Amino acid sequence: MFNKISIIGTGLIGGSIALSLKQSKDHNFTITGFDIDPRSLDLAFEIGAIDKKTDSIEEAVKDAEVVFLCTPVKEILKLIHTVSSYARAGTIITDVGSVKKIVLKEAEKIKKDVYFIGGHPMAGSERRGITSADPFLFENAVYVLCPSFNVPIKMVNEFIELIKLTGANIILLDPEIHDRIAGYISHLPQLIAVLLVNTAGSMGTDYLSLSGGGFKDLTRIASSQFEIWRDIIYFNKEKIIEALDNFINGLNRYRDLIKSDRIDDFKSEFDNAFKLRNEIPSSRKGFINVLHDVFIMVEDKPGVLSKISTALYQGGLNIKDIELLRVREGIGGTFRLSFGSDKDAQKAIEIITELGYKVFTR
Ligand SMILES: NC(=O)c1ccc[n+]([C@@H]2O[C@H](COP(=O)([O-])OP(=O)(O)OC[C@H]3O[C@@H](n4cnc5c(N)ncnc54)[C@H](O)[C@@H]3O)[C@@H](O)[C@H]2O)c1
Ligand SMILES: O=C(O)C(=O)C[C@]1(C(=O)O)C=C[C@@H](O)C=C1
Repeated sequence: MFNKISIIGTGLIGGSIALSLKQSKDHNFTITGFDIDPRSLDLAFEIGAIDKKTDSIEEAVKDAEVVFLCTPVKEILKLIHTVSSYARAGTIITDVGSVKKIVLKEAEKIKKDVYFIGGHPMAGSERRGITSADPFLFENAVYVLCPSFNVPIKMVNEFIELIKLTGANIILLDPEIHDRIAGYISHLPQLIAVLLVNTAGSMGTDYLSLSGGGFKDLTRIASSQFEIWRDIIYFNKEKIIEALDNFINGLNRYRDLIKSDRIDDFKSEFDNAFKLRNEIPSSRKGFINVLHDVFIMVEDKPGVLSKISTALYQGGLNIKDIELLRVREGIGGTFRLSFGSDKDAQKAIEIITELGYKVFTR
């Protein structure tokens, strides 16, 4: 296993990777950080995400075994060259950029004695920066890897073992296929969220305060920062346009159905969406390693979750993933708790029911 890790760009994703590796019990990584923003670097050091901070890329990477490029995509394309020129032979350079084809194409140009493995953790946040970094961000998330052709299998496997320490599930994908999938499941939804908020907001901002869970569920990511998305949209232009065209066709079809009073024709649309949505294994952050979900309706009172998690812990159960699905202030909300087996999920239902909460499975 590697020991010397460098993180270039100690923001949300770089900081989260560093924190998750740092909390690994069986390894003692030495993590060096570099960031063009000294405040980000200082904070990464203060919270213990990195062991060393440096103000030169050469210094940051010269002894590293693995270098993570965690900056906006346009910067990644430049850093691939700077970093590979300073890295010693055998170093693995990886990135976390949300598009992969352009990155892998750029990586083809670097010297042959360093190895590039493109990466994309399919988990994140609408927030930016080290202050939002989270050691559990990648727990149960899918982490896509796109190794360059020259990387020996043994090295890919060693790198996979490193990434697994973040709690993520690894999937190897061709960069072009990755970009098409990301175009539909991440980049299109981002644009839709932005347009949806702006469309509804055009009625007057006061009206948005009436929005319920549906609008909020659909639009959390509308609060994302443009600085990261500018590069994603630019570098995945083709696939995003394909996804947008499909979506626009769908919207026009829906509009025609409503206009011509063919409301019942929506039934098959709803049925199909219900089926597809439920097929996303509810391990959520990812779509592999199915987990077993239990949904709990709780009142909006302090300590409810700790009461439930304590009872589950005392019952010997390990919660693999947890998500607050809906919350209405003053009333309460629904939590999804995921377990590693159906047996554990059934036991959890018993325990939670005994506590007096309403539990259901899907
Ligand atoms: N935010 C998400 O949800 C998410 C999820 C998966 C992948 N990604 C990808 O991760 C990358 C980073 O995104 P983020 O959300 O962590 O952004 P961020 O703004 O939180 O962090 C980026 C950091 O990179 C630093 N930086 C910028 N240019 C630099 C350079 N030339 N050299 C060194 N440091 C530099 C910034 O100062 C900042 O601290 C992006 O490529 C994005 O596509 C983001
Ligand atoms: O905000 C979140 O929850 C995200 O996971 C963000 C999200 C996504 O679309 O899924 C956004 C872009 C990244 O490349 C990966 C993750």
